[in-house]
Amino acid sequence: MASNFHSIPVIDLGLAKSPSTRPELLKQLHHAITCVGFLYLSNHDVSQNIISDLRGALPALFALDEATKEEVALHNSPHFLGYSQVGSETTGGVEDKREQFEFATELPNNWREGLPLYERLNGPNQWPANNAALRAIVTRYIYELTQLSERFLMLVAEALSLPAETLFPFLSEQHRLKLVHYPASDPSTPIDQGVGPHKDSSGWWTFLLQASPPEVKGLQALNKTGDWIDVPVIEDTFVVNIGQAFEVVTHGVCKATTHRVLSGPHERYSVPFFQGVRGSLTKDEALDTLREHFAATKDSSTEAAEGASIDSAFLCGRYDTWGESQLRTKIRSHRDVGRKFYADVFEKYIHDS
Ligand SMILES: O=C(O)CCC(=O)C(=O)O
Ligand SMILES: [Fe+2]
Repeated sequence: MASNFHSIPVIDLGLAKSPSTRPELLKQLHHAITCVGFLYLSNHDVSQNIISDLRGALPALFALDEATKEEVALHNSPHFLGYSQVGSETTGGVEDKREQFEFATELPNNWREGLPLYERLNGPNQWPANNAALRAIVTRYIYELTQLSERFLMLVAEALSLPAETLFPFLSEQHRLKLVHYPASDPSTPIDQGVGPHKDSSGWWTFLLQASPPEVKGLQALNKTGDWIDVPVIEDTFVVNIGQAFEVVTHGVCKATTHRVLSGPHERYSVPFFQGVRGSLTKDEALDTLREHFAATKDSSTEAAEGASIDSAFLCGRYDTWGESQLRTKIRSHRDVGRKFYADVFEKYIHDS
């Protein structure tokens, strides 16, 4: 049975390099992914230059005037890529107090009538005009994080006593990246919902850069007894956590831990990278592929009630494919885009819970 947690472990990727330290790394990683579902990655080898370029670009990007942001608005994009303003997204039915630019691995829009609707999530980015530097930084960052996430996945497989490549066939070619700004909360409502309690539904694993100084708090993870555990900034690390599809494939041995962001007196920047899951993955395939491997270790522990009530369509098996579950989540979070581009399924996805 998985034990509880009261802090988030730090995993030093540098330990992977030597045969004498690798077993210790795998032991720590096993604990982190089976008992916590959240970890920090240090010594990750992503270049400091690209990280500081990205951090440096955020304040000016979010300071652009509303008209310029509107030119790349997410509501123009059937792929849910672009800018969304504070209040346009809801989690658990409550407005999130954050604005964000969403990007992804650059792909053409190949969707046409007859193909599964979720294929339409793939498509080109909307890049702010006259900002070639941002495009270069984001493109390079997505590339570097794709590499890191694949390297990490091999270690996860090893920690779970699986062949190194086992977890790759579940990946999609599209990974998503959000640049997020949480404005400082209003003194009259000192603590706001930055983003409400959720389990990540955009990817296989999430790699988060907390891009504000350490005194800026906000991110919290829910432990098994229902306490919110702070996930403070640790410089030069990424916060890594498990997505819903990974929980299904591991039969709950690795859980998608519920988390949230509280807005406080300081503005906050963060950059989550969501390693993409193949849209055609069905719940049956997800469960069958590693069923025997995980049968022996299957976890029967219960999570805190607040986490168990989180909406998670793929976990519940409400829709057959990962792609459809993801499209449903996107439409529910960004209803303006749903109404505009997915009118035929809009009502079904909004009212199915
Ligand atoms: O901003 C953060 O620290 C976390 C954001 C998050 O959990 C998400 O966008 O899924
Ligand atoms: Fe999240």
